[in-house]
Amino acid sequence: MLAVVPPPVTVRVPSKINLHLSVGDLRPDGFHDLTTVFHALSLTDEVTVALAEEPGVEVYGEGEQVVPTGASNLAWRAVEALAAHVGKTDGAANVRVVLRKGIPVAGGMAGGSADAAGTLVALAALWKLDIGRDELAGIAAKLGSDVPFGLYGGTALGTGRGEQLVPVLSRHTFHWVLAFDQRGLSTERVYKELDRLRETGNPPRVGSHAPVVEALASGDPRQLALLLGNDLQAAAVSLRPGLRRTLRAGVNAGALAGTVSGSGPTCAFLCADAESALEVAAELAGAGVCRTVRVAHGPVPGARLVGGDEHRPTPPQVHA
Ligand SMILES: C[C@](O)(CO)[C@H](O)COP(=O)(O)OP(=O)(O)OC[C@H]1O[C@@H](n2ccc(N)nc2=O)[C@H](O)[C@@H]1O
Ligand SMILES: Nc1ncnc2c1ncn2[C@@H]1O[C@H](COP(=O)(O)OP(=O)(O)OP(=O)(O)O)[C@@H](O)[C@H]1O
Repeated sequence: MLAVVPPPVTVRVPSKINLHLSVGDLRPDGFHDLTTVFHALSLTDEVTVALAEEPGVEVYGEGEQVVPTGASNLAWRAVEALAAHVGKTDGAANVRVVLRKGIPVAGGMAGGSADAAGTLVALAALWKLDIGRDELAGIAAKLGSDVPFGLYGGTALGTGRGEQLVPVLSRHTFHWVLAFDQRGLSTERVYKELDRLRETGNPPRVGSHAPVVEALASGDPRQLALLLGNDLQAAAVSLRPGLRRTLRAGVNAGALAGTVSGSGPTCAFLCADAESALEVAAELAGAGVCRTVRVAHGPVPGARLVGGDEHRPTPPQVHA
């Protein structure tokens, strides 16, 4: 009898920005305690997994030249982690992962984490596992602090090292412009720079996250714009001083406010509405302060299966 080969499975998974990121002290395990408000954006990666004779990872799109395709790829680490979790004795041996990346690499938007989260969901479907998102989140947290959020998406309060999540009510669709920088920044390096700045001075610290949660519930982008804050911004700007100019240019182009996304160097600009976002994107693209500009909206759901025949609209994109 012929064995039936299951069809490939594709999952779309969002990027994130941190609307609020409060970084606590360095912990003995090398991580920092965080209080953060994650917000999932419509800028996505797609992960396809299939059974194949030649296992491995293929990468297309953003950063295809620099993203590793071997065992260090976070998507591959997710394959191995899920195989170990469910006791698959043949492990990851016959899985091929194809990544179509829209999220900038080392951009502070959790691109690698998104691929890991997407791989967990796709592989659970390919292997027909009876495993819920909460169980996947346990595996995700071991792969990286940002990985669990990629499973849930939406808007969420993150604590611990960012892996403990509680959903936050968000009534409105917010419109964003994203400015990608020429090169990425290492997350570890940015946290170390913050430690250094705190040893030698007093970089700004964001206050409580409560007003951000209230602004999200109100749905007023102008209220939210006043409250965006990120403790890592000073460190990212210290390592990449040109980001000051990018942040200024976005606001001069008409954004309500701008912030460095996570560990940077991507800058995220909140706009009044979809139309304003397109105008800001066009003007920012002409300002010569970044490599590429994208528009996106949020919140959007976490890692989701993409139907084979689903129409896939291309989001409006503006290239610098
Ligand atoms: C900057 C953020 O994107 C904000 O959401 C995240 O904190 C980074 O999450 P991530 O990229 O998943 O980071 P991980 O892969 O878990 O850790 C990479 C490195 O970042 C630093 N790190 C990360 C998370 C955290 N809470 N404290 C840290 O100090 C550590 O040096 C760690 O070795
Ligand atoms: N699937 C992947 N996609 C992108 N980078 C990957 C992947 N797997 C491993 N990497 C490595 O991880 C590094 C960080 O990539 P990533 O795009 O996740 O950074 P990031 O978005 O800044 O992360 P975060 O916002 O979670 O801090 C890259 O420089 C790359 O070498």
